[in-house]
Amino acid sequence: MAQEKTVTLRTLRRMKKEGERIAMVTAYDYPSARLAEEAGTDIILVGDSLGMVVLGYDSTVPVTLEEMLHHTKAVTRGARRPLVVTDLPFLTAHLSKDDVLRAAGRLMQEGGARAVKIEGGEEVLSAVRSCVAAGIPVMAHIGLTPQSVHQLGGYLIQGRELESARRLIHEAKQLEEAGAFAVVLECVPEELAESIAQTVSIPVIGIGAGRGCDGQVLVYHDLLQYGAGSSPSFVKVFSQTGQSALSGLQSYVEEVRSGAFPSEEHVFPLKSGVLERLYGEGGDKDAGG
Ligand SMILES: Nc1nc(=O)c2c([nH]1)NC[C@@H]1CN(c3ccc(C(=O)N[C@@H](CCC(=O)O)C(=O)O)cc3)CN21
Ligand SMILES: CC(C)C(=O)C(=O)O
Ligand SMILES: [Mg+2]
Repeated sequence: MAQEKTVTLRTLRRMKKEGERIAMVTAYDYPSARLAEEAGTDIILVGDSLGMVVLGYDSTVPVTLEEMLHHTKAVTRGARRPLVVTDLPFLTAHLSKDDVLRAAGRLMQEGGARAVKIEGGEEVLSAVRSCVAAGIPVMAHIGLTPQSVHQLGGYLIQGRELESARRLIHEAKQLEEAGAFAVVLECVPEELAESIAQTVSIPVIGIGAGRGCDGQVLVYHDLLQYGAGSSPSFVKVFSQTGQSALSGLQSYVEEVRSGAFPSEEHVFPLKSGVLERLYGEGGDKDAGG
């Protein structure tokens, strides 16, 4: 059910404190944002997964700031209550402070986003601090960071070993200290995610990170099984949207071919008598009027 009040950083802080789980979903356009809002979603992420599920790239690396802006505008026109967060695209958080602020600033001023998400730990702390100091709320993202897929060697579970688990806990704490208002934990073992959620006081939003997180996020096209191809194994499919769209399209094609569509209720009749006068009255069909 949709609630009225706008979701803010304070709302999220209160939800964590009161043990109320946060529901976050990606959206990339106006209709999906409308539906996500109506379903009562707390946070909408304009994720750079856009590149893979909507634009057909084979990773999130090629996604540009202009593309993120274009889709952020569509989403913010469709959603009022949820907090809209947009991913900073590949490389952006590693540019100069000025360039980071310019990019994040455009997503907020032109796009209407109310926060940005930045992938990475230690190496993005200064970008996080710069944004926060400038009044740009930052959601952090650690664990499996898809923009580093070529560095990581695939979309692999992170934090399974002692050393990498320790590093993730440390990074979560550092990001909280740098001022991030929440952190996405992607593809890490459940016990580690739970312990991080208990360690930091900001909300931990999990994706493939188990049941101990303060909230969950999934890609829109994954949870609705809407033409995203094969989805990661942590995805639960909540509706067969692609199947339903396909059978609708098949029926349409069939009815166009058979002539069953359009039928009487889908056509506009001429005013009575006009047809007769068009070609009648002595055959002066070029007379006009
Ligand atoms: N449709 C879609 N859903 C996503 O969640 C998503 C994207 N695209 N694109 C950007 C990133 C890439 N993501 C991915 C992609 C694949 C796996 C995956 O297949 N993981 C394996 C685990 C591999 C291992 O065992 O280490 C899995 O079985 O889920 C995980 C996250 C998450 N993001
Ligand atoms: C999967 C989520 C966390 C994301 O970053 C995206 O959709 O781009
Ligand atoms: Mg992303």
